This record gives sequence, structure tokens and C-alpha cells, in this order.
Amino acid sequence: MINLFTYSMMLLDVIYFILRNSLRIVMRPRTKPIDGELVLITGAGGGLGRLFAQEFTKHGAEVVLWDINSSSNEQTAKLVREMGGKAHTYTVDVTKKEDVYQNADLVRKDLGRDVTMLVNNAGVVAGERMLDCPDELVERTMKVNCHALFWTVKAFLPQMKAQNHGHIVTIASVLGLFSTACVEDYCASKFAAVGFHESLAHELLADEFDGVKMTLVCPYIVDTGMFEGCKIRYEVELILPPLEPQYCVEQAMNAILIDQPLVCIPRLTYLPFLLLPWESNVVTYRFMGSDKCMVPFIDTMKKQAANAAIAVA
Ligand SMILES: NC(=O)C1=CN([C@@H]2O[C@H](COP(=O)(O)OP(=O)(O)OC[C@H]3O[C@@H](n4cnc5c(N)ncnc54)[C@H](OP(=O)(O)O)[C@@H]3O)[C@@H](O)[C@H]2O)C=CC1
Ligand SMILES: CC1=C(/C=C/C(C)=C/C=C/C(C)=C/C=O)C(C)(C)CCC1
Repeated sequence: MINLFTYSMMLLDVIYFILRNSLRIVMRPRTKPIDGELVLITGAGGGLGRLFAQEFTKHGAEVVLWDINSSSNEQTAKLVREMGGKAHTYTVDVTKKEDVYQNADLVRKDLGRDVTMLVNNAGVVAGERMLDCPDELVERTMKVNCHALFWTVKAFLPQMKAQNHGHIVTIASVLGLFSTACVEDYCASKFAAVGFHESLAHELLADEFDGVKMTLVCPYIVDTGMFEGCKIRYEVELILPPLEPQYCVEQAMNAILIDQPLVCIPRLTYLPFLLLPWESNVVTYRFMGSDKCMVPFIDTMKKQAANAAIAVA
């Protein structure tokens, strides 16, 4: 008898959950206002980070800019201020957890309020084949693209939970959903970032912190220079060209502003994530030229490193 009661209550709970969420799918979701939000962006001096700072400013948010590179970070702040926005810069190495915790306290002290939106955007890639990749670069990629997410979330999530209000954005990659050759460090770190993000999202939902939103952003190649040289088969590239950075950030913002949990940019890249069982994807990769797409990128990195070495010599 009790089992029957328990099962019927569980069934009612599931039906209620589906009804409550299906309305969101049917009705066009409203874009939430973010004027007055305090948005912290890591890697704000870089290609996407800078554009995110400007997009959040366009929507009236105040931005806190963290980057290891103070000059590029200041450049972003200058652009934000020229738009009439408010920007606060901090030179932070997100791989150093004490650096993160101390600067998080400094932000709260300086601004007298809590960060309400966190954009974990900082990212690096080694750009070497597996056995050519120095251990230090493997460790650096994991520390920036994965471990740093733990430190920034531990620094800012407690206050979001206290208010049951906030948003955590993880800038992962399609290479956190499916892989390709010669980017083992990057794929491992981005798969880890996806796992971290999803586990945290489940935790917040399970604990009913429905006011703390999460968005996982998975872009395809973006023309910021980070993957300069990466090339797939020409015919495929015609339908799947590298993304314009501005377009990528606008698509991500559209998702963030409707509290969309996941966005793959462009939509076409949902397919490999959904459709590629292992046996078929080796053939697909060969056909698409995506099995060797990173070779020119690695050669470019080698040339840049060689030129840099000559310049120093
Ligand atoms: N470009 C692409 O094709 C794609 C990128 N992405 C992801 O988007 C995000 C942004 O990429 P993108 O703008 O292209 O990359 P960029 O290299 O242009 O920007 C990354 C920024 O992060 C900074 N950074 C690096 N290490 C640290 C650190 N330890 N502490 C703080 N800041 C650090 C970099 O500083 P510095 O320049 O001094 O190193 C740089 O300003 C990354 O997470 C990337 O993985 C996802 C899909 C595609
Ligand atoms: C593997 C694969 C593809 C190529 C994907 C590539 C080349 C992604 C590169 C992403 C990057 C560089 C992300 C950086 O964060 C296609 C053509 C979609 C077809 C399906 C399988």
C-alpha cells in the first residue's frame, strides 16, 4: 500500500516538474534585465572576454575584469568606459587559488557589494601533439581551463546562494562535448569543465537554489587567434566556417539572458555531440577533415615559438 502511495507521489512530482518546465519551452522565454548586476569576467583581456565585457555593459551591467595580463585587461576597461560603462580591473592569475580568494575579497571590499554573475572565460591551449607536449603546458591547461573554475566558484557562489540570486557562465567548448586529435590537454580540460558545470547545476537544482542560474557555452572555432591555423576540409568549412567573435558572444549572451542551460554555437555543432557513436565518427572525421584539422594549428604554434626564440636570441 505504502509503495503504491510513494510511487503515485513520485509520479505526481514528475508530472508537476514537466508541466512547470514545458511552459518555458512553449512560450518564448523573456530576456531578463541585468542592469545593476555585478558581472565578473575572467580572461577579460582576451578576444571573447573583451567582447563579453562590452556586451554586458550594453545591457547596463557593471563589470569586474580579471586577467593575468594587466595591459590587455586595462585596454578592455578603457573600451568599456568609452561606452559609458563601469569597469574595475584586477590582475589575477586564476590558477593561483590564493590569488583568486584574496582578489574576490578585495572586489567585495572595493565595491561594497557581491558579484552576481560570474563568467569563467579564461582559457589556454598547449598546441602540441601528445608526446611533444611539455608537462608544464599540460598542467597549465588543466589549471586554467578546469581547476580555476573551482576557485572562482568557491569564491563567489556562497553569496549567490545566500541571496538565491546569481548566474554562473562556463565558457567551455564543443571540444568539451566531442573530441578531435592533437588537443588532448585542451579536450581533457574542457570535458572536465563540462562535467564540473553540469554537476554543479545538478547540485543547485537538487538544493532548490532556483535563483542561481547556470549557462554552459560551447562554441566551435572562433576567429580570435587562439586556434590560428586550425583547418577542416574546405568543402565542410564552407558550411561551417570559424565563428566571428562578435557573433559568438552575441549568441552566448542571448542564451545567458534567457537562462538557457546549454548553448552550442553554431547550432550545427549540437549534431556531433548527439549523433556520433565512436565507430562512425572515425569515418566522419576522415571525411570532414576533422581528424587532422589541428596539424596546421600546431605547425603555426611551432613557427610562432621558433620566431619568438629567434627574436629573443
Ligand atoms: N578561440 C576559440 O576558437 C574558442 C575559444 N573557446 C574558449 O573561450 C575562452 C576565451 O577564448 P579566446 O578569447 O579565444 O582566448 P584568448 O587567448 O583570446 O583569451 C584568453 C584570455 O585568458 C587569459 N588568461 C590565460 N591564462 C590566465 C590565467 N592563468 N589567469 C587569468 N587569465 C588568464 C589570457 O591572457 P594572456 O593573453 O596573457 O594569456 C587571455 O586574455 C577560452 O576559455 C577558450 O577555451 C571556446 C571555443 C572556441
Ligand atoms: C570533430 C568534428 C568536427 C570538427 C570540429 C572542430 C575542428 C572543432 C574545433 C573546435 C575548437 C578549436 C574549439 C576550441 O575551443 C566537425 C567538422 C564539426 C564534424 C564532426 C566532428
